[in-house]
Amino acid sequence: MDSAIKTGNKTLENNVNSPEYVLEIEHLKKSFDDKQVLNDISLKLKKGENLVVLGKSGHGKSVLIKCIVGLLTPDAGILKVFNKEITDLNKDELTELRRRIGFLFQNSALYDSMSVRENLEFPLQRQDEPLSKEELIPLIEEVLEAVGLLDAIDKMPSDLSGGMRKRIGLARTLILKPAIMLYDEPTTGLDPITSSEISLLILDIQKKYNTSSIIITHDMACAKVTNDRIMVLKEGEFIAEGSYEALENSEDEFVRSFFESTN
Ligand SMILES: Nc1ncnc2c1ncn2[C@@H]1O[C@H](COP(=O)(O)OP(=O)(O)OP(=O)(O)O)[C@@H](O)[C@H]1O
Repeated sequence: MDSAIKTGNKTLENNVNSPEYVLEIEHLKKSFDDKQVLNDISLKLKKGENLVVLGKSGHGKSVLIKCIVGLLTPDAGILKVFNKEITDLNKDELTELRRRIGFLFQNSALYDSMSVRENLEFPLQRQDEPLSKEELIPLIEEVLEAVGLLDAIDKMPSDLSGGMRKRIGLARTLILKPAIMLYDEPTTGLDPITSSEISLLILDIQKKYNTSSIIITHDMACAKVTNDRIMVLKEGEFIAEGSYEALENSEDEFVRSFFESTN
């Protein structure tokens, strides 16, 4: 394990009450039957930070995300979100926590039978106190403007390109004003130009909404644009942490392999 991470854990133990971190994970483990998927995961996400997690297929990225939002229960370790241990939360608290965490999944999964407007109304109407149509309009317009697609408000998802659907998916997540954003391979399946637009949008969102984000990707162009810091996941453990430039020149072959595949 990278020495910077070890130092990080020590700091974490000393600062468990620090509001500086929105997410603190220590020595997290998760296995299925006899297969250990997360072996020893420690990370801290700072308020307002974009943390890129580089990981290859099958190395535990999705399992990590599911643990963070309480969809999977870790076997061991500490997982604190907004300074609360997730395993201590009751059902209502967990629901409230999930409301404050936004996801952008690989497949934006819009409702095809609903217009863009209706897709954006949907998460707000599922809240305890649904808003009136008049209250919904400015919220919908604000997020559509944030993703640069105000014009698409009355379109159907089938009329949109893959990149536009991704933007609407992001708008639908942002409408609940999440404090933490989890981006699961946000550029997968998009052409390079659209990918680059989505990466820039992730940066815009960070600035506009002051979100703290984990961006899971193996798209190095996306990692380069969006990261404040990068961590590299290998077989359920973080094996390196640092800036894009530092990791690009890493002595570790596995770490370098992410960068080499883009050249
Ligand atoms: N519910 C589950 N039951 C059993 N095994 C699981 C379960 N969820 C994940 N796994 C296993 O854990 C390993 C890591 O899965 P995970 O979905 O986290 O991979 P990933 O890094 O997100 O890969 P990909 O990018 O392909 O989705 C895989 O071998 C998978 O088969």
